[in-house]
Amino acid sequence: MAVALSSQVLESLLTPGHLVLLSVLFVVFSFIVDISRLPSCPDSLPRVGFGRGLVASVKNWVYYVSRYNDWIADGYEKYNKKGRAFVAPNSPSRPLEIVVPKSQTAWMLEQPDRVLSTKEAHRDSLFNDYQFGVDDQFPIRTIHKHLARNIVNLLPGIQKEVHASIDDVYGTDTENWRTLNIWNSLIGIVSRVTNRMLVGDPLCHNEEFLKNQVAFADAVVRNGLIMNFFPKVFHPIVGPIVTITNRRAWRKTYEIGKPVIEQRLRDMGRIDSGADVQVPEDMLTWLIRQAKAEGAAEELSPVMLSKRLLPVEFAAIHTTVLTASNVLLDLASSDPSLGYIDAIRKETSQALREGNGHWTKDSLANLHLTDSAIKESMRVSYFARCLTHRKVIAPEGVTNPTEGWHAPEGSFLTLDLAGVHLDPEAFPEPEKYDAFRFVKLREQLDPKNPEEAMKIKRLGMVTTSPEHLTFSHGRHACPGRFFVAHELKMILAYLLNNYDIKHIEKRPQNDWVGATVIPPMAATLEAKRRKI
Ligand code: HEM
Repeated sequence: MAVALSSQVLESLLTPGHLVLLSVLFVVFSFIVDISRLPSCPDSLPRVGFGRGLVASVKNWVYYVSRYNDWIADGYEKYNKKGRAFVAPNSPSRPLEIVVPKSQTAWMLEQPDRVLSTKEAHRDSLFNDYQFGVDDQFPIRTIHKHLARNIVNLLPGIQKEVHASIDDVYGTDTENWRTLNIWNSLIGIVSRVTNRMLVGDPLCHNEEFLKNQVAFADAVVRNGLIMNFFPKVFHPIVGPIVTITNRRAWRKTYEIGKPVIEQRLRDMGRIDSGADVQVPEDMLTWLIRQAKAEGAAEELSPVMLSKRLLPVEFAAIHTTVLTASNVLLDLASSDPSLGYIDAIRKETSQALREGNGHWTKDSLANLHLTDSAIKESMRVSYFARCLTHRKVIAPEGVTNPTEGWHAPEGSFLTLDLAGVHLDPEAFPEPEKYDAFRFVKLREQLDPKNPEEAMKIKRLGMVTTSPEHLTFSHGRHACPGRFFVAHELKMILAYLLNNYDIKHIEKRPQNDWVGATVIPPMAATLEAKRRKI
């Protein structure tokens, strides 16, 4: 009787309506638990968005998706410009962020890693543990140590890959205009050129390998966004499910790359035994070399080596494609009478002629107009409002000496890149794409004066500063930026010298979901091979 009664009660409770209500309550409860565990932000700091309190917080979460960019711009004007930090809203399970003003950039970036951590900031925001399946510090160390010093060796291979991939993607028809999707065409070029540096020839020509490396990077962006909207208690369930796509893409790259990795391990083993064997200078070789130097035997399996490539594929491909597509859109939509494209053509073709068709480190470094056109695009067509994030990991937190505020363990600090880049006090007419802005500044300085010579150096696209933050700044600034500068200049040189590009009347704009950019993926370009 009692059993029958309780099953009746249970049946009346477990209606679909009740189940939905219970699920909603559980999600709300999980968010409340997350929020109660988040570090508190200093009360002395002003806030943007709807402010403090429960109602304001709920409104902040609701409007975070559409208003984040405006809130940060507002905070920059009201507080950062006066040397004050402010607190910015975030999605519900993520800590609020303290946006540090430009005047305190050096203080923030000079904090030791045991106080403000880059690694933990990336790990939290990208959900590394689910997405990559391995710690990203070993390959990051490899890039820091080997990439810049090997750039000269890499140049001929990169040049070859840039030319061949553009020929393949843009075609060689000199009679007809061709409409190209900018995003897809650049994915084809950049993934191939980047993988020349990462795994060399022939893997960088394997379309299936490249397709899956790109699919992996796509999955990291997409799944990072999805996981942001789930309370932490769901992560151990949602994480492994959504990242099935990451593992599927990695497995395919592994199956294709395995014979090449095994051969490289054998070749480098023979070199250790004194044999005269040549191996290419690429990331795969550097990873093996570093593992041997550190006595890290666990790093030397084909599985581990192929996984170690993933964080770098992710760091390199989309960032470069976003930057290159912005440069092309900015140039193609600029008033043709300004002559930007012709000036870049002239500068690059002359440099190539002088180098008998080959790029060198010096000839690329001397492309001031091209450098300025790329840097100006990075300034004005930013693809993330904030790119430098640090997590407080010191148990005692960190205290800002200028303003006196204290950020407890677990807090996040960031810099408003777009605020600084679009500040009219630093850049007159800041919203305007003035391709040769940095060349004009260069011309006002005297290279023989040591102080002005330093200022000239700071005008280059790879020299980071509190005013040029697209590669971040300080000791964790992007170690791939020297490679990118060479790659982008070669792409621009080859593209503009070999193709006519039709003027774009109205530049398509980026959209935003919270702090994440949604680039104009459908934007197209009309190009035709020039008769030379
Ligand atoms: C235009 C293209 C690129 C942009 C805008 C860019 C930007 C950035 C930014 C903003 C950071 C974060 C630094 C910080 O937290 O302070 C970063 C880190 C990093 N980037 Fe890039 N990146 C680009 C291309 C590349 C390429 C091609 C590679 C590899 C060859 C690369 C490798 C890395 C690595 C390994 C890190 C981690 C550095 C560390 O934690 O110490 N990036 N990048």
